[in-house]
Amino acid sequence: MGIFRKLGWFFKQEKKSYFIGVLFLILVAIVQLVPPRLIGFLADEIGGNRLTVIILVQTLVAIFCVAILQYVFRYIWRVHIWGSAARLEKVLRSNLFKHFTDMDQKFFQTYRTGDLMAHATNDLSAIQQVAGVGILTLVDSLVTGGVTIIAMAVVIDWRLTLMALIPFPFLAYASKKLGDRLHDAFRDSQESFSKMNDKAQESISGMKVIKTFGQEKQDLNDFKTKTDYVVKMNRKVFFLDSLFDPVITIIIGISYILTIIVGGRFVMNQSISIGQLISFINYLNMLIWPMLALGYLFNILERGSASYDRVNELLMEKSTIVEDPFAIQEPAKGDIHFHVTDFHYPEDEKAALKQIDFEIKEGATLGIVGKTGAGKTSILKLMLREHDSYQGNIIFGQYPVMDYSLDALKKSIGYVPQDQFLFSTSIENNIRFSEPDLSHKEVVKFAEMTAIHEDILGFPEGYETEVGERGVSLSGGQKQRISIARALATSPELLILDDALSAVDAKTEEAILKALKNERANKTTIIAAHRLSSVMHAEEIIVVDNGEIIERGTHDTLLALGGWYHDMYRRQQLESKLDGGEA
Ligand SMILES: Nc1ncnc2c1ncn2[C@@H]1O[C@H](COP(=O)(O)OP(=O)(O)OP(=O)(O)O)[C@@H](O)[C@H]1O
Repeated sequence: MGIFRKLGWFFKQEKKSYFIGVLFLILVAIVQLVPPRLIGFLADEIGGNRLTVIILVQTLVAIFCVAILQYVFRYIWRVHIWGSAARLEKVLRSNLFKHFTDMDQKFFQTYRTGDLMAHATNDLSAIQQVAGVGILTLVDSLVTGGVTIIAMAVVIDWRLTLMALIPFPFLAYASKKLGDRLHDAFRDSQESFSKMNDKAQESISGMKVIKTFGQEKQDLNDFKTKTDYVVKMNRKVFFLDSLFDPVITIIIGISYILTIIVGGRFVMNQSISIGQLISFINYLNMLIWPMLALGYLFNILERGSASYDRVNELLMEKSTIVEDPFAIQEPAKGDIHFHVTDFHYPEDEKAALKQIDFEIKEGATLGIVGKTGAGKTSILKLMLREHDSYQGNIIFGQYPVMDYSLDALKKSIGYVPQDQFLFSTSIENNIRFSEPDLSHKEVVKFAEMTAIHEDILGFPEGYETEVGERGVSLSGGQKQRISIARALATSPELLILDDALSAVDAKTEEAILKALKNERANKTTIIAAHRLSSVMHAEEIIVVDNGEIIERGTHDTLLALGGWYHDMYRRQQLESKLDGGEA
């Protein structure tokens, strides 16, 4: 029953709908008591030889009218209760999705995609069941059950009623015991489902790699192990589930036996009429559903409660990136001062960055180079406020990045990550992703800047060509150029390219860099790259190694220094010559 308390906020919000729904459920419970009594009455009239055509017709008309009333009342409660339950699922789904969009990188590293999807589907529908079927079974078991029992006691005989109800306390006990076990079993089954979902998601995304390495069999076996476990866990749930019905049937069966023995005696000593016994047996029959509903109720509540706890656990996760309530709403603009003395990834003892200092004048370009794993992306992540837990400060324009609202900061920055992601929509929509009002002409302008325009015209439907499964398969270089066009479309004060030109050839790279320089004359750019030709035009280049800056300067001063940059530049030039390139 705790789940009703947990969902109290929602019932309060929907009190009108639930009031009407429950009221009509109660009316159905009362109205449906009439036909059994009328049937009992007819039986007595027949037994007493008093039945006339008029009495028969009147009784049948009354039964028909009651049936119509039940139909109307049922329609009303269904619209109100089912409607509210659907609204609960919508509210929870929106909250959960909003929460996902608010969460930081750590959250998405901790929880895997399949797991989050299982929460957003299975768990939410288990909670929705509480607000729909849960309320129905609660009212049915308490009200229909209660009203029927009262009718049995008042209209027929209270001693017979007491006798018939003797086995019922055992039902409550058995339901509680089974319910507890079901709660645990259901939680385990949901967890195993999450893991299987995760596996399916990962395998489908990584199918190319699986096939390339010939790991289909191993992957299939791994998937089979996970699905077997899901089946095992579900069998446990179904086993416990299936115990509910037999328990109820046995208890009702014992009730029937007691009724026939004791009721038969009452008829013989004329305490009740045969018609009353028939009505009583009908009422007892009507108690089966409320008792079954009681069983389902525990079941639904336990599942709902386990799912609510799982969803709540997610919702309780706090993002480590907290927005200042008085945050600056104006987009950031101006020089950048980056001074970070120490930065560790959460739960990582080793410092990812140490003593990183640089300044970028508004409109200038900074190049960041270094070995893989040196810390280039980490610097960019701090700039983007993906992590706040560093020592030092990063000032963009007049204020530290932490003082801006996240919206304002993100509006000022266009970011092209290493692993680009394009949505399954047209190329045009991908480019205008964060600027939906962009005209086609402007979209073309950004495509031209990133040297992808000609490629797009070559696709079957030009800019309207769908990307992904339902459309064209793009090459790595094409994806990179569309992603840069998407970032440029916001005309950001700061453009960050994280190894975003790695898959384009040297000539195209040069064309893009030239276009960027011309079009973004007064805007700032940070380019992190492995290929030094991407950064050689930058006003300043820093070489990062092991989280520290080991060299800095312009292309020429770094070459003159004769260190890592010099060696790498020579090597890359040689490689390029061997490949037949120019730079
Ligand atoms: N989310 C994370 N949690 C813990 N450690 C991380 C995380 N991301 C990166 N690291 C570690 O921080 C160090 C710097 O990584 P970073 O991605 O900044 O390097 P990089 O220079 O951008 O490398 P690459 O050129 O390969 O992209 C590496 O040792 C990496 O393992």
